[in-house]
Amino acid sequence: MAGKKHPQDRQQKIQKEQTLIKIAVNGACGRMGTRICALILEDKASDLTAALEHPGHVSIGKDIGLVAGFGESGLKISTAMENPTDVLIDFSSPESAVNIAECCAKKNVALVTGTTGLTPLHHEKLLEISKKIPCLISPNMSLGVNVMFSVAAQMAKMLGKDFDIEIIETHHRHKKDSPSGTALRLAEKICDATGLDKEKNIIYGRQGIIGERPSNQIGIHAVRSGDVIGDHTVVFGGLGERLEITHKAHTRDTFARGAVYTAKIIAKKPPGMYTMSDVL
Ligand SMILES: NC(=O)c1ccc[n+]([C@@H]2O[C@H](COP(=O)([O-])OP(=O)(O)OC[C@H]3O[C@@H](n4cnc5c(N)ncnc54)[C@H](O)[C@@H]3O)[C@@H](O)[C@H]2O)c1
Ligand SMILES: O=C(O)C1=N[C@H](C(=O)O)CCC1
Repeated sequence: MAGKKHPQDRQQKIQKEQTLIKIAVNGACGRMGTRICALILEDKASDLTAALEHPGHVSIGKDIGLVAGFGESGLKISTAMENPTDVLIDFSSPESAVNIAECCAKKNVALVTGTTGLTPLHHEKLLEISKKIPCLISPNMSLGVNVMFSVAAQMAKMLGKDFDIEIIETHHRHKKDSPSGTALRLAEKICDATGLDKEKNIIYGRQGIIGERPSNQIGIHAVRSGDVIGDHTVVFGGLGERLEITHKAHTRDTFARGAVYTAKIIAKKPPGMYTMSDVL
């Protein structure tokens, strides 16, 4: 009986391993990275193949499951992708995002990056890399914000020139880039919908005797405060009325779940540049 059972078990194991999506994480010990690693370790449909950090990180060599609060996982935090991998999720820094993308292209691993603060040059490099592997870049992996991108653009178009558009974002004190990638994307979406110029019509804060507000302007304002996970408001100010649309993230797991969901889809796509609207 045992002899008969074992090959069947092995077969089931092989089948399971073949269907599991193999996911690596770059920036594994960060606020986002730890939650993404924990979600993958909990997930029966995916396998965590690498937990990557920069060479100087204090946790190199430690068990990622223990660092991420999941419990022992048997996978050590490292600096290089060594196990076979289908897709890598990156939440690190702009320079690291481009470096790991180059590494993904060499190893034919799909890429999902949520890293913000990317410059036009970083975007150019990632676009070039997307000719070799599927790449998804998104400043916000939550469903709510991705709906907000479309709704805010539609509102701007419908309300027209008589409404002043201001974007206010609030994030935790540790955030390094400003304004948030999401606020920038909201402004870009509104520009695309209204014909405003992304270079000329977006301003960042105000100070001094700057004169009256012109109508063809989008103001972006960054607030840094305590442990706020991520709030975005677009204010449409008219005469005698004001319309506001707000998104508030209650937990980083919203972004982490979005990233894992997205990775599973992107892993199976042909090379190219993708956005959240391609997968939601
Ligand atoms: N797209 C989204 O939904 C979303 C959500 C939250 C945060 N973010 C963005 O994700 C990024 C990370 O945010 P966070 O709050 O987790 O930051 P964090 O500082 O807590 O984590 C970043 C991690 O990346 C690691 N890192 C830095 N350089 C590295 C390298 N060369 N190789 C490997 N790892 C490296 C750091 O050691 C750190 O552990 C930021 O750009 C942030 O704006 C995006
Ligand atoms: O915590 C952060 O950093 C976040 N950054 C994203 C951005 O820059 O848009 C949004 C989610 C939280």
